[in-house]
Amino acid sequence: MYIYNEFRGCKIFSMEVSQDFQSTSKHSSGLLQMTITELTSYALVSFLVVLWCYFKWKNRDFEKIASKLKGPPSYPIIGSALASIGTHQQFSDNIIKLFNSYGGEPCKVWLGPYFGVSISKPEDLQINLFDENISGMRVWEESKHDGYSITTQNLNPNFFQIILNSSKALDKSKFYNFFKNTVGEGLISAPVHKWRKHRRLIAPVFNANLFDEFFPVFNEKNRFLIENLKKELGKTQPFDLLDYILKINLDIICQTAMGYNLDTQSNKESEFVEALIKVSKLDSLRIYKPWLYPDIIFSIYRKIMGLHNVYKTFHKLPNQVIREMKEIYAQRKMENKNNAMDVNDEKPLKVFLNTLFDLNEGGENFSDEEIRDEVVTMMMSGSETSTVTVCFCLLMLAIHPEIQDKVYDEIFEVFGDGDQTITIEDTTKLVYLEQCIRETLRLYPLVPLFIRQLQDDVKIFSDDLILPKGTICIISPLTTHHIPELYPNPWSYNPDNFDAENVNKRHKYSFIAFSGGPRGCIGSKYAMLSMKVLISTFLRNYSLHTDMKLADIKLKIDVLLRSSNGYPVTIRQRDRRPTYKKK
Ligand code: HEM
Repeated sequence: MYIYNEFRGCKIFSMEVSQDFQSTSKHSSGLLQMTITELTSYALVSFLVVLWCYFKWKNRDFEKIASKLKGPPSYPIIGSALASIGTHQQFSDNIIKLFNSYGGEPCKVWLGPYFGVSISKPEDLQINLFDENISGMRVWEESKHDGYSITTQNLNPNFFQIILNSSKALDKSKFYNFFKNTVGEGLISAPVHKWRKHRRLIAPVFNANLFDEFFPVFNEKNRFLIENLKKELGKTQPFDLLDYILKINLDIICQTAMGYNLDTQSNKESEFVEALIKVSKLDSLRIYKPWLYPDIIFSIYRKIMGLHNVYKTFHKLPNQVIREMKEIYAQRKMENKNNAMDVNDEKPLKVFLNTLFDLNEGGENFSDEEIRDEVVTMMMSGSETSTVTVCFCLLMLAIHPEIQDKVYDEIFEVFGDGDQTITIEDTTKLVYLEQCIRETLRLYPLVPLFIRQLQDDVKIFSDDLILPKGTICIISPLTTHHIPELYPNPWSYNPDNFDAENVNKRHKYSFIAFSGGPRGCIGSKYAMLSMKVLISTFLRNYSLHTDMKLADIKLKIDVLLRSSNGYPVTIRQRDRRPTYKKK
């Protein structure tokens, strides 16, 4: 009877109880207890088995692909999360090792219960035979890098518009919800339907021809920086560049995004800057502490750490500036209507916030919250990114004095020994400096990983794989930029990697520091201009020195890639002679 009823727990239970009641009650209660314990265990095990079967069934398409791919070990529910155990530094080392150990081949990574594939090869990131890159591709093919050439003959162009420029891979995935406390649903984290509308409306603002207007701001803030740096002259003890560069970049982005003079360079205490640094740290912390993923736990953590109101504090200034600027905007509109002929009126700086007001005037319905999200997104995306890139670049020039000399000679060619301010035309002449910035971003891509979730099946070139709808594609510039077939000696600093000849030999998506395709960085041109102004102004005034070697730099990953040991340099007054005149 017991054997027959093996799967009928309830029946067994009643049989046992009735039989044992006829013997001793003590024995019967012991058996009853044991049976309840057993039953609970059976129920639990059955539940887990059902859950496991459901999980396997639901992920059957992913499992099929996973079986064909290499990747780190993974376990039910937690996936490959063991890689994130340890200190922040160990986590960063593991991630860097992980993505570089598969030589750029697609590899599987289970992000908890979610299936992810890392995509690093340029041809998996973008092949579109109909766009302007076809000529670039041919040059690249003809160059036939050893073991790294492809043929176009068997590519179906409709299939292979892949990952970064695929209309089926625009979704940023649930992992970007972590940033919603800070940037809400601004461009960087917006769901696809909202992103499409906002990106179309905002994109024209980032036309490089309009940036001319920002140069007075760039120049004025850089003048402050040069003044502030004077206190480091003559010191033999290195100082960290980060604090100086973060302040100038925050001042520039606040002025050009909101028309607000934050003026942190004058050492003014700012509740907003303090809050910005805290929210940036909090958002980063969440990335490598998986137990903070659930909102409720994150909220409790903030309460315990006394940071419950930090997001509110952070939004206070943008909310207030938006309110004030809205009034000024409306007032100016009224005045312009009344004095349409008054041509002597000083034209206000066309800041990003005013452009959003203009769009609303034209009938677009950005709510106050949406305006705030977009403005804060620009400030967050535009300050730390440029800051850390500039710090890395200046450090590279300090570590490589011969490259610094070459950059300075180019600057001298453009400006001589004068003090004139820099114009947008001048920046186009700083070709070698641009190579140095790009090489810095290649070696240390600021955004080391980003994510796209597939809205449909997408076929990639590698192994002829079809990635199923829902796959989380982890795109890692850190891996792509260190594929030796693309960049020989990938961990050394060589700005010649970005001379015209070498660039033409490579696939366009061999360099993805700014991502690419429709959801690529909207601020890349703005960033390049502001970084060129900052670095050239710095070098016109000071030379950079350090004892640090390239191999000393330890990398740390949170949302961004940083140097764990900072950016320590000393500076000396530049004598404003090109190096060839000194020899
Ligand atoms: C060195 C400087 C910069 C680097 C390396 C950089 C890199 C990137 C990358 C890799 C992405 C894609 C991120 C993802 O898909 O998760 C991105 C997106 C974005 N960046 Fe940048 N960025 C820089 C500067 C800027 C600046 C100065 C601004 C604004 C003024 C800006 C605004 C944005 C925005 C709004 C997005 C989201 C675009 C969208 O989804 O449509 N970035 N950036």
